[in-house]
Amino acid sequence: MATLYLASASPRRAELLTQIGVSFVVHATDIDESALPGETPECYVERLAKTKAMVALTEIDDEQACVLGSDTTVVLDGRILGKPVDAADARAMLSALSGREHQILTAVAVADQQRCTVQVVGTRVWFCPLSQAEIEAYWATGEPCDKAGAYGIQGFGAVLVSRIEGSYSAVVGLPLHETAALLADFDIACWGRDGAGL
Ligand SMILES: Cc1cn([C@H]2C[C@H](O)[C@@H](COP(=O)(O)OP(=O)(O)OP(=O)(O)O)O2)c(=O)[nH]c1=O
Repeated sequence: MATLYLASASPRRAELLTQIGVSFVVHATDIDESALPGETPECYVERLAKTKAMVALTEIDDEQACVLGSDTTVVLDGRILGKPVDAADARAMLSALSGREHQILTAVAVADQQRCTVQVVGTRVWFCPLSQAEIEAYWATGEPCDKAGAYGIQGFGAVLVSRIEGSYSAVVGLPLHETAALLADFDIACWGRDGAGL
């Protein structure tokens, strides 16, 4: 079986892959995550996931390598909310998300020397109304700074989320159902399965 490389510095993605029993080696990439002019959020996350996988593939000295790249972004009124650049940016994002529904888009790309397959998963998330004091208190936890949309549903941020529709694991960083199917197509097994699919 080929070695799977995870093209990600995100501890969440490593934890999620480990959760489903997939063995992998981390090979993080450093790419420019700016959106292109006029690029839709779907095209943006798909491009970033593919780029992370393809850049890692060119860096890894292993002909048999299989690489997984992923990207998660928050979309509000068609606008991409990435990771906050500072406290003011995080406060603005959390105020914009307060009391409203937004979408999480997570793309997963799996590639080897022959092909690259990518899937985008959308999840709807509803926030409860947040007061300025709650936003300040949440910022002070330190949790928002490295997360798209300035929150983490898997942490203290769970308190802010009143409802979700779709894939919880996709919000955290990797849609596990879809990821397992993509990996199976590349003969990468999870929890001891032989790669024959679900
Ligand atoms: C909305 C949300 C995002 N996030 C995280 C997932 C991603 O790690 C991050 C979005 O940034 P990404 O650019 O997708 O990922 P990353 O920079 O952490 O790692 P890499 O590019 O190396 O793969 O936000 C949460 O952990 N919980 C959440 O609820």
